[in-house]
Amino acid sequence: MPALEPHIPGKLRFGRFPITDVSPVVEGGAFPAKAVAGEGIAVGATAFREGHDALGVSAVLYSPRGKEKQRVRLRELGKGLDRWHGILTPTKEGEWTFTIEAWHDRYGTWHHNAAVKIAAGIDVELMLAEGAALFAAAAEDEDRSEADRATLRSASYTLADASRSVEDRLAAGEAPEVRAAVERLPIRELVTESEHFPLLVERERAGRGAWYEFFPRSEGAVRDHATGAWTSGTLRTAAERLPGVAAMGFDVIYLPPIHPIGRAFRKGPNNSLTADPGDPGSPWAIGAAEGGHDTIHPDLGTFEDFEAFVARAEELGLEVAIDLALQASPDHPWVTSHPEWFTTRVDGSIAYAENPPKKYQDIYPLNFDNDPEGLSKEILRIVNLWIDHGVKIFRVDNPHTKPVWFWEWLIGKVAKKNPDVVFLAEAFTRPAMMKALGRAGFQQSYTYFTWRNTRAELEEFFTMISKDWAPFYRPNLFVNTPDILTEYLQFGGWPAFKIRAVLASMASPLWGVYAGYELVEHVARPGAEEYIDNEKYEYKQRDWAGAEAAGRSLAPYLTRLNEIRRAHPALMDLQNLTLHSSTDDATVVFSKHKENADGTKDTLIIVVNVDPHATRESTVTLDLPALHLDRESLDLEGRFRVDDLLSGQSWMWGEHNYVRLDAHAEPAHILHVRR
Ligand SMILES: O=P(O)(O)O[C@H]1O[C@H](CO)[C@@H](O[C@H]2O[C@H](CO)[C@@H](O)[C@H](O)[C@H]2O)[C@H](O)[C@H]1O
Repeated sequence: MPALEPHIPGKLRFGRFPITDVSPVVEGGAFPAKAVAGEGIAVGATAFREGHDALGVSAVLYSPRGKEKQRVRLRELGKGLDRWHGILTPTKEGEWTFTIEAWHDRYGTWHHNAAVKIAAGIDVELMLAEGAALFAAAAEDEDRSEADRATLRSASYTLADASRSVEDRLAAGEAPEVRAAVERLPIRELVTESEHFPLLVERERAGRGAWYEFFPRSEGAVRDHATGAWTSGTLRTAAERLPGVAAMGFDVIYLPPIHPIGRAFRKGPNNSLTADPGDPGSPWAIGAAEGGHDTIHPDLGTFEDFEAFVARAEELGLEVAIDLALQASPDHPWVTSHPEWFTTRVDGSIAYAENPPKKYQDIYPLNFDNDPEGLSKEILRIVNLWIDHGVKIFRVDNPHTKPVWFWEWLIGKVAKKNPDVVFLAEAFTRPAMMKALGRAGFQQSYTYFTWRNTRAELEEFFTMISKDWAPFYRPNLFVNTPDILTEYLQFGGWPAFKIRAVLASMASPLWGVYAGYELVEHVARPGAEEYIDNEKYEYKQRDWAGAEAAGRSLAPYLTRLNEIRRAHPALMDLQNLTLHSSTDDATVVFSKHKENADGTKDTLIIVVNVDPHATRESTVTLDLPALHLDRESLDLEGRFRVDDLLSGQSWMWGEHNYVRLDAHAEPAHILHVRR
């Protein structure tokens, strides 16, 4: 890299050229922007200069050891906007940084002036001589390849050769090989460098993966038909379901809490406040005489069984995520050993937890203000204990009901020893809190996706997750959870389940499903947005294989979506989503594009009819530059071939395309651009 030229010293904030509004920069660099290895990160800056000379702008990526690893020339978003944009791709985990450089683009300035003046017959010899001198000096630069130096030297000779025509001489300075050489290593002066901005590169599963949630106690649970009594499934029987989950292409198996469940105020079926003796209770009501967060429910098994479960999952390519629900049933050992960790009212009682309008009568919330140190230490102990038993992913229940400083502390502390541990924030709350949790270090977050159903809502949501919030917030698009069965799913039938799965799995590198989705379970408890006979309060037996054999399962569809994700790197990045337009207000169109390290391109166009009740027709208009089409892929009319990865059909597409999607047949196209 050429030495940076000094500018006027002193306490001035502006360098030789102003560089402002750099992104991704989180809170002025107080928190790092997020990435995973191999992910394309959108970089932007506003940079400009006085006068009319040309400005070049680059982004430079530095490895955790401070070595320059990538230098990308940024492109101006629109003439005169002074806003520059490009993509940086860090290659491995660690604490990277990047800078923006703005510099006088000497070739750009010369070329612009030479073209205009020579055409007008002004300063002709002078401009050619200046070009010759510029290329002669650039050819001396030992950072260039021998071939580029020879190209520039030859251009210099031709520009200086008065025996040739003026047109030939100017053409030598504009030749494609000359442009390519100065593109590879621009002729720069007055380089201004921004400060270094932090970019935290985390492991793959921090930002990419398909999640599957199930209740281990249900898998292998048996009901005695004579007495109606249930025998719980165990971690051993639950492990038998893992091959089926892995076969659908999921990467993470998430278990709701597996700890002993309190008996006091235990909830019964359908969230009722009374439980019969055989009712297992909500797994989130953690803690009983058998133990608390550091104990496994005796019905499920032992730590040995847990480790066997983790090992089996690993064999199948699945990673186990467990729940970190920081609350206690009234029977939790903490309630007697550490009453100061709870808020006691004047009458000595402790108020149950709430997440308005929801009431959790079977648990006490923790109070982090009475003994912050003691409580934090205990929670760190618990997290470390599970890490020691092979857990590297925690789904954190209701993090927004605990102070944000605590999460910043806990996640930072865990990362020091175990930088590969991932925390998913289950926070459905006000945006300020959700953003703060992302900044505090949560690698992933649940989102409002389940409630974004119309085209307008989805377009706004996709822009938010892939652009506005992307530097600090990784969205995990769950299509359902034990708590969330939206009206859209309740009343949209099979098409609705397909539509939501396509949207989630294609728009975000992280998506998730709660068991039963593949069986299109859609009946809600009257007046609630939750499943009837919810698995949170009872055992559930499902006949996965029977449903599939009878064609009553969406498992093959989910499997196909996960297969497509794995085969297409473009789907594994978050920030590369572009919205396109359509004439129908229920047809959503977006594309994802990625240029791989080997220069190959992967581009998908996803078209979804989000009206689960109808057939929709529209004309889709594509933003062609976002597809990065190569000349060789276009026919004489500028059209290109797309292959539908769902139906197997293939069509020639162009800027405007007719689309008809019958929600009951197939509500989506997932089109791969053939190169
Ligand atoms: O409050 P959220 O909607 O974010 O839901 C999460 O936290 C809840 C409390 O942990 C949890 O609720 C379930 O467990 C409670 C405690 O046992 C019980 O009172 C609730 O009825 C039950 O839904 C919810 O599942 C979790 O996702």
